[in-house]
Amino acid sequence: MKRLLVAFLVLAALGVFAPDLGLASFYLILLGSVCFWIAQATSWNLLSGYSGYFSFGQAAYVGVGAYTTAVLTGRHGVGFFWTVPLAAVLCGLLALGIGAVAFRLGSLRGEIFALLTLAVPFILAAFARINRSVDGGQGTTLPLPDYPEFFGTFQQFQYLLALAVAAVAVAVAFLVQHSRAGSALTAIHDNEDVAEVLGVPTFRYKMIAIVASGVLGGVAGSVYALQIGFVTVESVFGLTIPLFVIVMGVLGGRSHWLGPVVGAVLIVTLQDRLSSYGLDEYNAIFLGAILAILVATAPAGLYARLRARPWAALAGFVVVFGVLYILNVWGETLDWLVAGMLAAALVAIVLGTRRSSAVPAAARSTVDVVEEEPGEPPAIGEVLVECRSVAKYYGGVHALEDISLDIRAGELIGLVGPNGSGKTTLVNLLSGATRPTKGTIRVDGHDITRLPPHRIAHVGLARTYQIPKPFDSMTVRDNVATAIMFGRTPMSLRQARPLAERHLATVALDHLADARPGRLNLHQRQLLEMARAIASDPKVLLLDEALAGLNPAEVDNAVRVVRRIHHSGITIVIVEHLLRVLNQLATRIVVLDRGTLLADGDPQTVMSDPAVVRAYLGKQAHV
Ligand SMILES: Nc1ncnc2c1ncn2[C@@H]1O[C@H](COP(=O)(O)OP(=O)(O)OP(=O)(O)O)[C@@H](O)[C@H]1O
Repeated sequence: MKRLLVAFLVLAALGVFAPDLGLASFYLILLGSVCFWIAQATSWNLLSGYSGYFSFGQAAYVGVGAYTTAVLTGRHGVGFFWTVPLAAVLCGLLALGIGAVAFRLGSLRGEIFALLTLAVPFILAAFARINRSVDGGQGTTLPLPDYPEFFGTFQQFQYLLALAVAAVAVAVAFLVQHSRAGSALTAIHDNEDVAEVLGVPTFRYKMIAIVASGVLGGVAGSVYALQIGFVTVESVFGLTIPLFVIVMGVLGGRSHWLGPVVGAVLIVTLQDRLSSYGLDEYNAIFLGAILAILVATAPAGLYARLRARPWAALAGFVVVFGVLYILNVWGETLDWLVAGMLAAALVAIVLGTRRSSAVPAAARSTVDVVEEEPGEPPAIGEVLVECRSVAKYYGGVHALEDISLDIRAGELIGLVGPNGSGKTTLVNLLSGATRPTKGTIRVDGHDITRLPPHRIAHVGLARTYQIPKPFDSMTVRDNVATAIMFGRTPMSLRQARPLAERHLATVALDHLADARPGRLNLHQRQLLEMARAIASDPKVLLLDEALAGLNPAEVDNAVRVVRRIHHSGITIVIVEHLLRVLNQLATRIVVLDRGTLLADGDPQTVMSDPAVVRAYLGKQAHV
């Protein structure tokens, strides 16, 4: 943050002392344009980069912001500075509306969300064209605003204003990335359903991101109106704006607050140079080619590559800029700067590619043996989970029918049944992934039947998935830390990280804390699922086929881990087909068959029940 402040002060000084430094007003206009695009790309990235909700609607905020300022100053004589907060409020409300529609309906994700956001600027543009009280499509000229004299010339004033907006946008992106909101949005980006089940209130964080994005986009749009002087529907609601911010965000890198800044600086300056050589019509070809190359070679974006190889990139810049400067046979200073930046980008990409391919894969076949620990299972206590007449229908399919079941504190229940008998459906109902068609579910006295998954997590219920679903862009440690942060005792990432180590040690994954989940084998990924689930401090843990696909040594290891977790006092329900596992672990067995409860009792009695043998054990079980 300090470095950000220093950079801002240096750039502001450049604007204030531009005449003394002999900086031509052309440079101030260019820098103002760079600042506008930094603000827009950063605003877009707050939602789309961090959370993965790809928006094509950035022009809506630019348009509403620009038109608010243009119409009020140009037609109603309102002072410019009054229009900026109004633009912020209007765009904040617009974002609130889009978010409320898109995020309340969980299905509006991916391309459906993108299409919705694409439609919004079209509607607003049509409204501006039709409505004479806006400008009826004629365009609106802005008067020169009154501004304090110490800002100097109008170009200096414009630049300093654009710089201030860009600095605020970048500061907001920095603060979001380094707060709980940043972790929440990254988790949503990687897997929203898992984030919700781990206690992340996903709706709230998406709303925060979209409103922040709207407000910043609108304020920058308002300042943009002043920069262009004449606002038309085409100039502010056009497709160029979303396309440019997307290219800038993707090119620079969407997961870091500086990514869009890198993308905006490179693209705006490159575009300016192409225009200066009369190559405007080749703009799209150059930008498209650069984007295609970068997406193929550096999908995480340019900033990540520059960060990995800062000195080599700097050397590339200095060599190219220096040679062009000394030879002085082509172009001018700005050309040499842009050539230097392209060289730095190229060096970072080429060297970064080599380095990433040299990273050794994690040992994929080893089992990190978990020691058997002496300990006692917890005493069986009060009823923790009560299911009453629970049913779940998918159209005509009765996945579950009239299930009434109590789970007591301290139990380790084996949930078994043939394929399609409703085991996963029951786990989904308990964790809130789906809602029952009929019946009620209570956990620790709370009715959770209609609660969203993150509230169920806070009541004390955690789950794992049959196919592990780690947050791929986070380290193993941060996967677990995220669950702690949004668990029953909220805390910051800094506080959660040391605690995550303890849970990783429980599942013998602590030595892989810094690795990315992509480097783990299946067994390790399943252990990570368990570590992440217990990190949310559950009273009840649901393990959905947590041992599926493991070899015998890995199964034995996983059994020891499950026992450890149980002995720590957590009640467990484990969906499992392996009878030898259930024999070792379960205190009670519940059998489902075609969505109904077939048997429920101690393992010996249930497994010798003729109905169970007929329906399940004789056909399905493995030993
Ligand atoms: N989202 C869904 N839409 C429609 N039908 C579903 C859905 N989810 C589950 N079902 C149906 O509900 C029934 C129970 O499925 P469920 O996955 O709960 O069984 P299961 O016992 O977990 O099976 P398996 O052991 O194969 O995982 C099946 O007939 C399945 O096809």
